[in-house]
Amino acid sequence: MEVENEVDNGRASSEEPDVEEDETLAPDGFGMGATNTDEEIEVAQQGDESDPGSDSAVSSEDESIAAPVLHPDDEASDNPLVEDNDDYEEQIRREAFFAPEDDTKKSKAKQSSSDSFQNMSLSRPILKGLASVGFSTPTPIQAKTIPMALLGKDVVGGAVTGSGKTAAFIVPILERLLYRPKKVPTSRVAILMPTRELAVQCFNVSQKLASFTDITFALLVGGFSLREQEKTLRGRPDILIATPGRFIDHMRNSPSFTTDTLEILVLDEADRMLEDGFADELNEILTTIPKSRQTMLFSATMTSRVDSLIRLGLNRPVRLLIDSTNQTVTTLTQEFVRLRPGREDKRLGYLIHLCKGVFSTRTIIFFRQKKEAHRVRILFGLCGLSSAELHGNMSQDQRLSALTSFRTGEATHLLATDVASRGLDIKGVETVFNYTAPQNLNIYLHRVGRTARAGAPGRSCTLAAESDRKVVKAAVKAARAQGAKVVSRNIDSSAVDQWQEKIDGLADEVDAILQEEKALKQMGEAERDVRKAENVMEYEDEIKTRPRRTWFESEKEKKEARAKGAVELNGVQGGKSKTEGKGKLSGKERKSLDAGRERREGRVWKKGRGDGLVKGKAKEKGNGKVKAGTRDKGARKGKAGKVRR
Ligand SMILES: Nc1ncnc2c1ncn2[C@@H]1O[C@H](COP(=O)(O)OP(=O)(O)OP(=O)(O)O)[C@@H](O)[C@H]1O
Repeated sequence: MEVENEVDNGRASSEEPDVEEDETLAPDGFGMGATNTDEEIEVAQQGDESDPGSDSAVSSEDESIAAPVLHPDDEASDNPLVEDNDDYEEQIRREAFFAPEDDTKKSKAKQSSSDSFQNMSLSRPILKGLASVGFSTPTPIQAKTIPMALLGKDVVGGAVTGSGKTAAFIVPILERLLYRPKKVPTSRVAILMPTRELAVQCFNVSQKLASFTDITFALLVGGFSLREQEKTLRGRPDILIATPGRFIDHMRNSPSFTTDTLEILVLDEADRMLEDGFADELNEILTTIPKSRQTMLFSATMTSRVDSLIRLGLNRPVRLLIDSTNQTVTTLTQEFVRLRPGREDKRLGYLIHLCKGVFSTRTIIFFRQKKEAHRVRILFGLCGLSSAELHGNMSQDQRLSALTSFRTGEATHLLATDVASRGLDIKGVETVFNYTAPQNLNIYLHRVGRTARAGAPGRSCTLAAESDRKVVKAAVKAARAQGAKVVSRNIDSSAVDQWQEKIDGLADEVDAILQEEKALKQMGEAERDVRKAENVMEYEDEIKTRPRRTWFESEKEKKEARAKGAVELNGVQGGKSKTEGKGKLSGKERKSLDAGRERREGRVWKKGRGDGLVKGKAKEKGNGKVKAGTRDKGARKGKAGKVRR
């Protein structure tokens, strides 16, 4: 039987709940504002029981989703006022770790004049670059960050999705590079991003902003030719924009690449980069980049938990947080569709019904599993919807062409996993649809942040069944706390049932297509193997003489590293803390990290902090002074490394 607010007069409609409807919305929002606490407790218990199973199934399927263990920030993020509730000890540590607020306020004069780019002491080529991309006024995070970054300070920056964080770090970098010593080409800046698409996007934006300068770039990401990138690196480009894996590959295997000269390190989507999956990569990179660097971290869900940041070797960073945590932009309308028990297996019916009738254009749909996204793509095709898919099972070419077809409107729907949840900036996305809720509030905020960017309106719609309860509850709570627009969508359940029937009828056809694809893939792989064997036979001698390429980690090592990283970063294993549940690095771990870093720096880098890029004061000193033979590739982690020829 359908409940009242799931039925309307045969059409889907969206409405802002008034006070009375709020009561109706409350249970749909999983107890948000509901007065019947008994019922809520019962629901909570049921949800908790069912969660772990579904989580583990998901995590084994899709590498791109977050680990099933809770991140301390997520635990905290259930409470939108988390910052206020931090324990006293953490506050003390934070005060010691970050530059005092007063220091930041001292630059008030500077900041009050930073309401325009012209007043920020930026050079003409940079102002021209900004004008050419249509940026006339700095966004709040840009107004705060640019003056601080120009002073060479370490920065921990947080502002809602789509608020212009990319330019906030690119602009001051470009400005400072204008005054670099130019006699010896030197790579001075590394910007690390968690996904290839983001790196490509950042590369494009940076190039546009730098189009009136002579600053050079390299894009170092997987899926593109290693040799081409090696060739580019030989020219020592000023700025390297990279994903961590490929960055390390070059560190180890590209003879012309040195990290010793890097003076600025940026981690975009920094909280993601601090997660377990990147722990070892980050450690390897951090131990090779000079400690005297300027480090800048950005994310819409930026953590300011000292334990997470300590490993990065920040030097009294300035904390620039524009909005309180867990906020969405004010131009976003968040809809939730409750799937009541018994209707949960009709998700596809809801999805197709809504995509056919309501969200028919420029919609990103998020799935937890790659194979789910792919299956729905086939289904969409059979139902007459043009879609593209984006997930980690695709080649880089396929991923980029999927994005292009969605950007151009050729595909009306982008079916994605969380590989697309962060940072992607696609103009005019009207709707973000959560086919299933993500694993935690942070990912939810990033997902819905793909719409309503840079002041534009947008909406999100989340199908919310019992298994989605926890995140939906946190999202609604956070939305309410900031006074965001939350809407209950009424759905014509008979139309959903009709679609579901049709979809069930298409199951065999979908399976047949999947089988066909599988057979084609196997044929392709067999052909490739034959070609490879022929090549090996033909060029055996030459291949043997090639230098041995070392891998950072094997798949097994990577898995182990993830588990280790979870403990190291989150202090959580299977939901339990290692160190008093606080996620702290032990003194021993911290010491060994520092010792490793210092050992390496002592060997390759002698410059003091003040010797970096200084605006208007070009310094040749220190450039090209790295002694030959000081690089110790492959042996850095004491790992044998996998060898590829
Ligand atoms: N000063 C500005 N004036 C006008 N538009 C801007 C300005 N700065 C950035 N934008 C635009 O805002 C959009 C969002 O910028 P950006 O991708 O840097 O956001 P973000 O804060 O990094 O988002 P996310 O957290 O999702 O990564 C982009 O389309 C960009 O072109």
